[in-house]
Amino acid sequence: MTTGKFITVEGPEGAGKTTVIKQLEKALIKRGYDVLLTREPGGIDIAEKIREIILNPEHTAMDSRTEALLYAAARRQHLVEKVLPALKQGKIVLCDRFIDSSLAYQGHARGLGIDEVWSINQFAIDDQMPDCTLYFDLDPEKGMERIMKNQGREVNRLDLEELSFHQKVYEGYQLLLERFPERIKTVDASKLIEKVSEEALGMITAVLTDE
Ligand SMILES: Nc1ncnc2c1ncn2[C@@H]1O[C@H](COP(=O)(O)OP(=O)(O)OP(=O)(O)O)[C@@H](O)[C@H]1O
Ligand SMILES: Cc1cn([C@H]2C[C@H](O)[C@@H](COP(=O)(O)O)O2)c(=O)[nH]c1=O
Repeated sequence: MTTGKFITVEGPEGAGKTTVIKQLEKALIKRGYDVLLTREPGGIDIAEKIREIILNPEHTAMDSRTEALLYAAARRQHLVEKVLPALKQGKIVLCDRFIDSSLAYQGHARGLGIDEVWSINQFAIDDQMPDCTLYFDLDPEKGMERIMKNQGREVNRLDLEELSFHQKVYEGYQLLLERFPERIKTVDASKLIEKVSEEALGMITAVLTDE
């Protein structure tokens, strides 16, 4: 039985998820909410180790199914060790990426199939879907430009994929918007950071006050 709220943030590379989610955390804490900010893959020791394996640019031999299974394994451990306990304590869990990333990246862009990747992830998440997902919508080319300008950011194995891969990821998210219209809300991520933050906060507030 979970009592908190599970909110995930999704979107292509460079859409501003990590920047904005930190601002959302601050704004919600200021309003008196108990918030846990975390990310996938990672968030806890075991999952951060899996992250290093998946995203290491030298691991070019990684098979797509192996990749999908590793994301699912990291997800399972993060969920049971960090997310579920926080939800039980009534916290708002803000998670930078979750199952929709697997569906868009591995399911659609890698071509494994959204239904197939959904099914391996059911074993990992056991029906624990987010209460709400904010999808940061941005042209993948613009997202990649933002990333390239950010000199301090580590470049991971997936960043190094061709633009066509990132376009497929974008296409995958559009399919998810059609599949989960109730859960996934679109945020226009092309606006100024402050505006994106404001729009996202408004959407979360609506979820938190709609009991
Ligand atoms: N709305 C915005 N307008 C312009 N630049 C932005 C905006 N949002 C974020 N950025 C910049 O774009 C870069 C990528 O942002 P960020 O790391 O938050 O994206 P992300 O969606 O988390 O990316 P990834 O999924 O690849 O980690 C950063 O340099 C950030 O400052
Ligand atoms: C959870 C998840 C992530 N990915 C990809 C998306 C990004 O390329 C990286 C994570 O890096 P970020 O800087 O933390 O966004 O992993 C994926 O392909 N599948 C997933 O399930």
